[in-house]
Amino acid sequence: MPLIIPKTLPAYDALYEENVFVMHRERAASQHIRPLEILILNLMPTKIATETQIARLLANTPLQVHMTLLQTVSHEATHVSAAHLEAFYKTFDEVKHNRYDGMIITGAPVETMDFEQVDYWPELCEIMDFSETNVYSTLHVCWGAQAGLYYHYGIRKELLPAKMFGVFEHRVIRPSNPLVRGFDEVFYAPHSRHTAMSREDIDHCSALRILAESDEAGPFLMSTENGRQIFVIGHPEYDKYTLDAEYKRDVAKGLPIAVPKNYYPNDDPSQPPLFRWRAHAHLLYENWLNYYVYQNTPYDLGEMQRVKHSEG
Ligand SMILES: CC(=O)SCCNC(=O)CCNC(=O)[C@H](O)C(C)(C)COP(=O)(O)OP(=O)(O)OC[C@H]1O[C@@H](n2cnc3c(N)ncnc32)[C@H](O)[C@@H]1OP(=O)(O)O
Ligand SMILES: N[C@@H](CCO)C(=O)O
Repeated sequence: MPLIIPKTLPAYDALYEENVFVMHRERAASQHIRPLEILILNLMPTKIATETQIARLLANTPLQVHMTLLQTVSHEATHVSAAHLEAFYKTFDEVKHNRYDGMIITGAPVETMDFEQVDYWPELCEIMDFSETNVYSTLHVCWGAQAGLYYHYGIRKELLPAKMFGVFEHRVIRPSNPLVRGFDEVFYAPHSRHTAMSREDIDHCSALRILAESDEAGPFLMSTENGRQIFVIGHPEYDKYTLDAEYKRDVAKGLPIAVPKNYYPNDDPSQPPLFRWRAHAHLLYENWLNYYVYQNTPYDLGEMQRVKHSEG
């Protein structure tokens, strides 16, 4: 009879750590080490800034990571040069027969449109279907998370009365989950979106677990039990001045925008912002790479199996 240790006991952590150590040692001894293949679908208009933000988070780990940048061909980007895309990005046709240990689907400033109105929606649906067969674990960010929750589970998007904009307190709901290992009980993360996902739909979705949430900003981090679909409703990857740039852009465009909350000291945009979410952004991406991707992905990516959503 295997020893069943309830995941709430500290002994579980010790046993988990010991097993992970043994696994690493055996893998290292057999040199079963290869770079993790991570595909990044970059939907942000500020593509170069987003590439840098994500690369910085993926690089801060002893694991070797090989990043592949993916663009959509059904939308012509206007905020980055065609030469940059040609030089550094793949198209889905170029990668759709490959397999990846992880994929990241970024946010996009299209949240006020219906998903079906977004010109790359059909292509994105193909890529999200690809995540079930050719990717071990997919991390969806902000609008990418809203799109994934809608596509995979039919969870509805709702327009907010005002942009959820600023840096909000979050608390860990499932401390034993490896994705939040090392998190403080209360931590900060930035949000920048005009929409939220139906809490009623989320609570009725048996495949999803809420791992962290905010009283003000709602569910922040959700995952299926096996960690193959992960949803981050927020922008932990943002740099110190990303919200500042969005705020000044929207003011310049005459959009109805309030000062981002809890970001500038005394909410004074003339002061340098407080960068209070960086540590947990690094932890989130490192935990994802270490405990969800590296620990579980098959050494031979050809063994990737399709996971039915009912298995969550
Ligand atoms: C409740 C409210 O007040 S909603 C107020 C308006 N807010 C929104 O619509 C959500 C946030 N979006 C925005 O405000 C604007 O898109 C901004 C300010 C972010 C950027 O505006 P602009 O610089 O003029 O760019 P534009 O709006 O044309 O497109 C920005 C990006 O959105 C995306 N986008 C816009 N329209 C589409 C579309 N039909 N399909 C797919 N992507 C689109 C693209 O990524 C585009 O950048 P890219 O072409 O370089 O890829
Ligand atoms: N909210 C961001 C886009 C990604 O969420 C913006 O206002 O540009």
